[in-house]
Amino acid sequence: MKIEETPIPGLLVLEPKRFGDARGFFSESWNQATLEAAGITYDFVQDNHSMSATVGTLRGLHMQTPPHAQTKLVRCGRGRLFDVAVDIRKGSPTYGKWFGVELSFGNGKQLMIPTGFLHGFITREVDTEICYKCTDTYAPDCDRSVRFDDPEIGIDWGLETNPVLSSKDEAAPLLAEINNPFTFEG
Ligand SMILES: Cc1cn([C@H]2C[C@H](O)[C@@H](COP(=O)(O)OP(=O)(O)O[C@H]3O[C@H](C)C(=O)[C@H](O)[C@H]3O)O2)c(=O)[nH]c1=O
Repeated sequence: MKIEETPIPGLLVLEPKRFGDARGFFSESWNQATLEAAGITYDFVQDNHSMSATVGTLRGLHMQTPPHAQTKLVRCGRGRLFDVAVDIRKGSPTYGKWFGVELSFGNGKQLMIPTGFLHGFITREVDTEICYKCTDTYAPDCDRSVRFDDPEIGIDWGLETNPVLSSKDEAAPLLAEINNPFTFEG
């Protein structure tokens, strides 16, 4: 397992080992003991899996508020996507800073996104599938969205055309307009 820091402390890029042979490969996409040995201790309670048929499908920016805030371990099971996390912990030295990484079936990379971050992605191939583990269950009353193109955040999605969005994401507010419950705890 390779573990890479990012410019935002706590946000990590993981790359599990792949054992290749004539059939293809085998990989432990998640092993709690492996992560705990690296000091990464999260208890995941829900696995999510979504498929986006069209290139340029953008899902986000989303998070759940306490008491159901979620840490997410995100990977791409099929295709290719650009995964983005935004630090929205008030008082954080990297508040408002975003980080993106290409996750794909080919590179096997994963993004570990702690609570206090917005999450979103845009697909770069047709029929792209994202699989991610969460440390809390779905809580619609705690589900929040922020506009993907919020100028205060300034994410470069590499857009060549208008993205495919859900009506919820079309109507999402700006970060400054939401009641943000997250504060930086060092
Ligand atoms: C998130 C979620 C959704 N749903 C239901 C609710 C809706 O009827 C349907 C689609 O939900 P939504 O449009 O919110 O799905 P996405 O736009 O992919 O949202 C997700 O995308 C971003 C990138 C995330 O990180 C979040 O996990 C999540 O917000 O699935 C559930 O039943 N359980 C769930 O955990």
